Amino acid sequence: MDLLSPYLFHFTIFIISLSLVFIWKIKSRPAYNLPHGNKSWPFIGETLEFFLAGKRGEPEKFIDDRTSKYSTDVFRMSMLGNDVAVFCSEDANRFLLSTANKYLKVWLPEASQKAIGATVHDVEKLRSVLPEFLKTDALKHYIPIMDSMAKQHLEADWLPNKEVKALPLLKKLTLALACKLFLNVTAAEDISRIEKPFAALVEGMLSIPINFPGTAYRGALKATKIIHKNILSIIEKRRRELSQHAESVAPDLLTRILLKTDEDGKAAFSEKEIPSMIVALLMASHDTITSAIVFVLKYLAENPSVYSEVLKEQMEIGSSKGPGELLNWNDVQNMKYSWCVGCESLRIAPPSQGNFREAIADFTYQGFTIPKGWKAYWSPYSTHKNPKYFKDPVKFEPSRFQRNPPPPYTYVPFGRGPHMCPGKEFARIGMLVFMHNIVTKFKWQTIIPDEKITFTATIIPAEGLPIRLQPHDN
Ligand code: HEM
Repeated sequence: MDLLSPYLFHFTIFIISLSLVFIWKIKSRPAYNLPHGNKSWPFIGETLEFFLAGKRGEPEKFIDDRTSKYSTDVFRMSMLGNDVAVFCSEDANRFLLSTANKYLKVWLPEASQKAIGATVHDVEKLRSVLPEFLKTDALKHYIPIMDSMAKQHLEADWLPNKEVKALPLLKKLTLALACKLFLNVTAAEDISRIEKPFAALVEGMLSIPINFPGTAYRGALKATKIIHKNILSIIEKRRRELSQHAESVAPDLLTRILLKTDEDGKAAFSEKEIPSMIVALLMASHDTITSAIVFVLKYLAENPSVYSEVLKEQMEIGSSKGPGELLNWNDVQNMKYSWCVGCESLRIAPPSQGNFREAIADFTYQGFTIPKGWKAYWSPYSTHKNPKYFKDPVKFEPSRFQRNPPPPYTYVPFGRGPHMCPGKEFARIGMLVFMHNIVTKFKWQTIIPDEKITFTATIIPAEGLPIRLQPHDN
């Protein structure tokens, strides 16, 4: 450590100087006044400031302060030298999300694409195979599997009358589920070979992109290589099984990807593309569901009357089952109040902080011109806690979802329009099946009152939500 200290010191100075130069460069630019737009852009600072506001748990405050200061719902920010137009309102969401194909395409920072080892094209390819895997008939088939895995995990890891940390336990469960349902991988040692590097990837993919020994970004690059290697060995094994006894191989997502052909009958995806598509899928699905469930647990602990309503609904469903009978599609469809709880939790703590687009042509929105090449950013935080759309917005009130649905484009935890999350229904059943199992087995209290909330790739309780579980038969 002593040997490293001078290097760390110089490295820190280097990073601080680099950031100051960026901020100075961007702040000293003149406001844009492009020929076909008639308004100059309010500049609200580095995107980094927005992410830091997220780290402090107040991204919506960052947006609200600027919306009221400038009386506009679109701003200019910069992200390490890229111009970013930030869209913040029902109208702005409608414009950005529904016109995505005409003026905008999905964009991810180059450094994040490198860290994940997957490009936006890999996500497009993934999208082309997902509908088959996520259609209602397929989802019906996943429910009993999710149910039995939730039961096993609760039995093994969620110890009664002890303090447990919900976040890491949920991560373990959702990764095991993803490995089972996407890859048909169930062996604990195979899953653990992905688990550790995957955590390093999530930590490093949104860090300052400096490929230097010891940085989180370097850690992510290394982790991706390890994950790709492990996925390649799973692919090799699957190819062998397909060549020996194709008829008995599970038709999971990986098998479908391997067997998909183009119009000429050739394999649709190359050996290099497939691990990238799988990593993109894990990135899109794993941490988001984990975050969604951990906040449901937090809000149920903090709102005993809501917990009682959920318990009543879930006990009714449970008592209609025979011994050992697993949940099915009808059961999940009957979890109506529980889904209002899920929706309210996704409103207050949406797992995705938003997403980027890139302008593929010049366009004008409310007098502001967004030139080709600029990036655009939308975030659920710009509407989810706005009292204009949600009365008493900080109050956890699931019954608001039993009344009129929120106005379109104000409630967007899964986005909307052509790039809306294709995993929405998968996420819904995953959340409800877990809710059923934990609520019918335990009640619980949070250990840290007002635990700080922070942001990594998703929103999480900073200490991992320690809780104490009490079985109902106590
Ligand atoms: C609670 C869990 C989840 C949340 C909150 C969530 C949220 C989102 C959001 C906000 C987007 C971006 C939409 C946009 O930019 O317009 C997205 C995209 C995506 N999600 Fe999810 N997601 C979840 C779970 C899943 C699951 C389980 C899967 C797969 C099984 C999945 C696969 C994807 C994919 C492939 C995309 C990219 C779509 C595209 O660019 O066309 N997500 N998700």
